Amino acid sequence: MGATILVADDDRAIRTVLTQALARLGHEVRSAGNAATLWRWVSEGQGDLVITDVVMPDENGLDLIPRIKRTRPDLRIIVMSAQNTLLTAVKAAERGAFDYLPKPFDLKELVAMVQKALSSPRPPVEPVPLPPVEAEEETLPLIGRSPAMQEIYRVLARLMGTDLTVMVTGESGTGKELVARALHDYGKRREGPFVAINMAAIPRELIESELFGHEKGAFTGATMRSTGRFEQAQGGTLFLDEIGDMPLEAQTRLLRVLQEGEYTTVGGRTPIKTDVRIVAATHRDLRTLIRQGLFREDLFYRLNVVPIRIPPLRERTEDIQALVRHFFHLATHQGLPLKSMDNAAMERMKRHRWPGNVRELENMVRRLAALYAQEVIGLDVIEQELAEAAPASQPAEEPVNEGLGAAVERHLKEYFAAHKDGVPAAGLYDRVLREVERPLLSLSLLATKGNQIKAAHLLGLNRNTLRKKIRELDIQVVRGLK
Ligand SMILES: Nc1ncnc2c1ncn2[C@@H]1O[C@H](COP(=O)(O)OP(=O)(O)OP(=O)(O)O)[C@@H](O)[C@H]1O
Repeated sequence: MGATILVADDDRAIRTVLTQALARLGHEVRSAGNAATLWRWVSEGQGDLVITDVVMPDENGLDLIPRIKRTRPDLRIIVMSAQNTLLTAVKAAERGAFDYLPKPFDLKELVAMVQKALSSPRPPVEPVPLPPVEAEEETLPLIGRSPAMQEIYRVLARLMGTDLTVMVTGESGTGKELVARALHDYGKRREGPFVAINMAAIPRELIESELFGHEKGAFTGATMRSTGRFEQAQGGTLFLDEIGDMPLEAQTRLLRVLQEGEYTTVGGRTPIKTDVRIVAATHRDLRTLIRQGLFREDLFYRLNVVPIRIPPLRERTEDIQALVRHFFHLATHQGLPLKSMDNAAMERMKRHRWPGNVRELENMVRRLAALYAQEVIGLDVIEQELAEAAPASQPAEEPVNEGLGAAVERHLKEYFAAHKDGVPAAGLYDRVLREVERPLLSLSLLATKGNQIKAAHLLGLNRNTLRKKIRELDIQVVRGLK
């Protein structure tokens, strides 16, 4: 049976399109060009569903939502908006809108949303109201209104009232940490701590104690009990950055925490209950790491409950202008004069590949603000800056046709160099061999489709030795894998 749908939008074309599409589905549609008419219908008790625009001549649609919810708590509201920032999406969600649709939208998507709004059961209690977001437009946490970013805002807004685990993927500098922060700052744990830990920045052998803490004497050098990040993040959010770099032993431990909701410190026995929301991020392809036996598949599924992919900047060049304006504006907080960019310069910016993504752009705009006298930056300056920045901003390329020995040597040199006085922690021989053994065994197993007899033959190893190593290195064997 058809429902009555109330539509408010000051754009006649949108009203017509919606009316036709929804009427085709057998619904009755009443449409208005302003908020007052919509409000009159709602207060008269009409309609089974509301679809409203945000900016209307007489009132902001978002301001209408709480009033509608007070008089007709059951009435579902879909908000459409061309004012597509994270705050619009968040405000719509926290005021109780059923869903949020950035304009321009796909009719099919709208129709699906309407069907869902009309058919999904009403929750017995309304979602916990969140404290209102006070932030003003100038302090938006995330800049950019490209369709890709709007989709991200929509997902973020839906996640605000939840504790779901989120996995953010994207190239370096795309804003993964910023997304994690937004999830925390606008979510229900905003009063709690936000604790970040970068797996790539911590020596592998210390990660477990960093995460879970350790007892006095748990290992050489543990002279005092220390709290881990899980404990520090209690009641808040734990951001696990570069999760792809987490050693397998720590992965196993993390998986157990996620499954059981409690952990023990390194060297400790008493289980400690956790109450943290996990947001993980990586710029690496975890599925490839899984295939190589370097990332646990079961952990991946635990973490990947809600995946959010941030596209590289070169795939959303529409955002560049707003980002440039934003970073020029930020520079004024440091006492620098406000600058702008002419059209030719902006077009050139949009053609750049931005391998370092938003971080690269941010650094460049800062330099422009600080180093150049002219108020309006022109093409010549941009050409010069891009030419100078290019070699440094390219990610270090691996030499082509490098032999295995040379590659290992290069990695080891970097490893030694990364330590104070060029001396890494003791136990290096075994650690390095394990690093080499793991991909060797994984790839052999992959090549033999998980057949251990064939893999042992391929490697020239005794079958039992192979089995033992698979266990020791915690390599996952998937039979029949391609
Ligand atoms: N949409 C955005 N709006 C405003 N600033 C942004 C946006 N995206 C990224 N930035 C800025 O770019 C810089 C890099 O962002 P961030 O550290 O979140 O990236 P990341 O993906 O976590 O990087 P990495 O993988 O290297 O850790 C930060 O200074 C951040 O404030």
